[in-house]
Amino acid sequence: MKLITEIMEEKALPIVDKIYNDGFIQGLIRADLSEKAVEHYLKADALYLENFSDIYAILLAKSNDKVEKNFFLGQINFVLNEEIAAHKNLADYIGREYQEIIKGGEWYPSADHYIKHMYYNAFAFGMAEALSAMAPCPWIYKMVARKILANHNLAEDHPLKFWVEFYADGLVDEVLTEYYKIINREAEFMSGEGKQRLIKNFLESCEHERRFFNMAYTQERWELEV
Ligand SMILES: Cc1ncc(CO)c(N)n1
Repeated sequence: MKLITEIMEEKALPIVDKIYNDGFIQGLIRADLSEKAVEHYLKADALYLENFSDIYAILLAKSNDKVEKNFFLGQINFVLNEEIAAHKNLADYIGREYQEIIKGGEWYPSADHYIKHMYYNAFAFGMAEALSAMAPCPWIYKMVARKILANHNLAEDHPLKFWVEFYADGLVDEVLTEYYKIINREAEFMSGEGKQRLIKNFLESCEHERRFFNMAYTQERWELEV
């Protein structure tokens, strides 16, 4: 009997290739990604990661297991304080100060939809539903980064090699192992409908990941001003 998380990853595989072949990642590989695309991505992603750490804090409070709480605590630190290294690589690539770039960001439409998808599941359901919506965050970046390294021999001086290697790093496998332990454990007590929701949450977030990259590539914004 396949684990729910194995079904999730199998069904989501086609979108990894689509993201890899879309403009943002191809531009990153060619190192000709525009300054506007990088600026838009960083403005949106700085807010995305801030909210991702807030959702981890919600799950930390929901958990009654100290090992789980410490996992979420470690992830909050990673997202808030360590992932900034990947952002700074992108900031260096466009030759600007990171803190200056991310000023004045907002939840652009596709990022807004993605963030609310995760919050909705954290507030309206439980930990497994929330983690199923959050798992594509590390998983998609791992899969795309490893595909780039498998298909390209990036030169030592490639300006975005650090970004690719950061997300391809083996540490992400340990993070996903923790996610999947919780998701598969909770799924055992769920109805067919409950299990379907977990899979759908994961697949929807994989599509949100694709939309997020395309949002930055096209500098997507809300049409109407406040
Ligand atoms: C939108 C998004 N997804 C995944 C990651 C990887 O952490 C990120 N930084 N941003």
